[in-house]
Amino acid sequence: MRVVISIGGSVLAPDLQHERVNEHAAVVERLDDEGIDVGTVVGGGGVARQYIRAARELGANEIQLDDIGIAVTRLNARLLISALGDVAAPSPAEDYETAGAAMRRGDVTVMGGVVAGQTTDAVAAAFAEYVDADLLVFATSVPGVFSADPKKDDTAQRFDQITPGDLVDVIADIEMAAGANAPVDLLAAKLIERSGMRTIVLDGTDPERIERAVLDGEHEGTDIVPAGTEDDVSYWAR
Ligand SMILES: Nc1ncnc2c1ncn2[C@@H]1O[C@H](COP(=O)(O)OP(=O)(O)OP(=O)(O)O)[C@@H](O)[C@H]1O
Ligand SMILES: O=c1ccn([C@@H]2O[C@H](COP(=O)(O)O)[C@@H](O)[C@H]2O)c(=O)[nH]1
Repeated sequence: MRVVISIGGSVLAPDLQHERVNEHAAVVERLDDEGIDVGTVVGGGGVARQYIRAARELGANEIQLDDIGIAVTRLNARLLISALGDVAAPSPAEDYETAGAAMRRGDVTVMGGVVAGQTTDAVAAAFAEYVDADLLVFATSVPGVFSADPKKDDTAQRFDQITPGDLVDVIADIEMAAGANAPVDLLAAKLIERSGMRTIVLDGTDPERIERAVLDGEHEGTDIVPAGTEDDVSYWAR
């Protein structure tokens, strides 16, 4: 089984506590011990947003801000690599070919951002498509995809399941500026739509939830399922 896990910077290291990074690394190592090929993609979180905010005030444009964001995602990726030690490739892969080759060698791969104009959600979706992953997990700071931003709207409802097309409608109005907050970005949603890969968005603040979702298929987040497959037994058996 091949799994790609997108770990938001805000769930990996919200305040740069090494204990939390270690807990995420322990989950990745246990999945690796189970014989699962694991690829991880690490986001920038609050630290990236702080840098982006400061550089925006200093006059940097959006592409320059994205590049700053990418730099922070790669720093966070190095935190996870530090905790993973020998099971991980020694530096964050900067393209899918390098990451895929490391996965084929049996290393846990750790990526950050790759190119301006997107987020690490798109990196995770593209890498998952590149390696024909069986499962893509977005471990984020909210318990799934909601009808509106749950941090701003008390009436927002969580979707148990959503099609990629409906997901695009939900997130279409979220700004695309550097450092924007979205459970999954637009490009990632479109990549999930075209690949039809099995995808879960869940609250990753407790990393054991990621482990349960991968090993037992149990989670309380949102399944992103191709239209028409909601009740298709063969889809859910993959
Ligand atoms: N419809 C929605 N459903 C769920 N979350 C939403 C929605 N609209 C906006 N959000 C916001 O999306 C964000 C998703 O979490 P988060 O900011 O942790 O991003 P991430 O992709 O996990 O990566 P990182 O932490 O690295 O930025 C939350 O801040 C949440 O408030
Ligand atoms: O491929 C990428 C990845 C990231 N960025 C920029 O970095 C920030 C932080 O990444 P998150 O995944 O949101 O944590 C993102 O908002 C982009 O500005 C990028 O440009 N390209």
